[in-house]
Amino acid sequence: MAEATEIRKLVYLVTGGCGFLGEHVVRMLLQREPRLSELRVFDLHLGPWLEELKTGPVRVTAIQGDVTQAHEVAAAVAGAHVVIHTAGLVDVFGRASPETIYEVNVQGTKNVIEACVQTGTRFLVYTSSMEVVGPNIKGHPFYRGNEDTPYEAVHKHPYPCSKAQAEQLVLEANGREVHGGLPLVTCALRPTGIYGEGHQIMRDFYHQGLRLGGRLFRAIPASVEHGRVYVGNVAWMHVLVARELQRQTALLGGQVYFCYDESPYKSYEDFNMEFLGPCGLRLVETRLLVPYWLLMLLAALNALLQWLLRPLLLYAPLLNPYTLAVANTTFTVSTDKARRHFGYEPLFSWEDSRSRTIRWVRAVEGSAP
Ligand SMILES: NC(=O)c1ccc[n+]([C@@H]2O[C@H](COP(=O)([O-])OP(=O)(O)OC[C@H]3O[C@@H](n4cnc5c(N)ncnc54)[C@H](O)[C@@H]3O)[C@@H](O)[C@H]2O)c1
Ligand SMILES: C[C@@H](CO)CCC[C@@H](C)[C@H]1CC[C@H]2[C@@H]3[C@H](O)C=C4C[C@@H](O)CC[C@]4(C)[C@H]3CC[C@]12C
Repeated sequence: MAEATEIRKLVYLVTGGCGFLGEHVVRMLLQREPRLSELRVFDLHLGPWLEELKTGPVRVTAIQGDVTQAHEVAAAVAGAHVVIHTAGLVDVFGRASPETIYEVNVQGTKNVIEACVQTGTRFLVYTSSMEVVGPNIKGHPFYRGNEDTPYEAVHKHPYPCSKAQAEQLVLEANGREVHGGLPLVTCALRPTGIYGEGHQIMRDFYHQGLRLGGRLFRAIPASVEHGRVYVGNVAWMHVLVARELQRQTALLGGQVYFCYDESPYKSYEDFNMEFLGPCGLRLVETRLLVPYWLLMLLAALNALLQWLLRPLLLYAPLLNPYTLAVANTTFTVSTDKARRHFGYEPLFSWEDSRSRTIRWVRAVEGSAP
């Protein structure tokens, strides 16, 4: 017991700690970071599940706050050794305005960096996204690419643009002097499409399938492959990189790492069927019935309707020109940089990731959409 309290001396802050990924990072830190003494969970909306975490050996501090408010961020960061910044506005459906997306993703990240500098926090891990690379607006495939693969990263949509700007700010901040005179050490993790327990889009597809009598309709050719990664492995990568950032500052500082695991390369829809199939849904082949030009027309119509209805209501369907372009462009990652730099191996095999996700979808069954 005395030994355990002796080594527990680190304070971590997880921004966005009540989100889909954030919750997994919080739980993983409590399970796998033995040096943790306090875990601060900062989010705009705090989850009730945080209460049950407060009985363990680590002090869990829930902080309701907004990353766009510099003073709230500085107060939360003060005294923390490590910040894991996962908070972000993930919106490719037109729910939020571009201004709000920039405010949260770019200004929010600036606030986190400045808070580290002012308060003397030295280690910052940023949750970036594969979208800072692509798919680009030209629809170029990125096939089994790694962190050094040349790719024309051109974006127009506010979400990838904001993530790319925020990532750049984080990487440029590496080496900045923080309060106390030591250098800030930063890095960015770029998950591909994350799946697993708590994944809202998977839940939406599941409910849509139930409404359609247990069917989903294939819209994207099966040959278009998407990189996907299990949320538990993404969380584990965050925990590991945060630990190793403190040990190997020169090697890890200023670096980017794709998040990867053993999840198979498949089309977005076929991949989802790995979980939705065992839960009773089937994917109906419609390629001959719905040509791509018709999907583009429907996506454009959705965008028009969204714009027309905006004064009255929020119309934000899954299909729009941007999501169609992303879904229809191959983007897969093949790399071992995280293994080489900080010894990452996936904690969950594909079989584990799959069965955990299926169990979660089954539990979602019957719950309100
Ligand atoms: N879901 C994916 O497939 C995916 C893939 C790559 C990268 N990412 C990145 O991972 C991070 C987490 O994504 P997620 O899928 O868990 O999304 P999420 O929406 O479930 O979680 C984001 C969390 O950030 C919080 N948040 C939003 N605005 C905030 C603000 N102004 N102040 C404080 N907290 C705020 C939200 O309340 C939420 O709890 C994001 O930065 C996202 O860009 C997600
Ligand atoms: C055409 C539809 C018929 O079924 C399918 C539409 C699917 C899209 C809604 C999703 C296809 C690819 C997804 C994105 C991808 O997985 C990576 C992402 C990066 C991350 O940072 C945020 C989420 C997302 C943009 C993700 C969003 C949903 C898709 C566009």
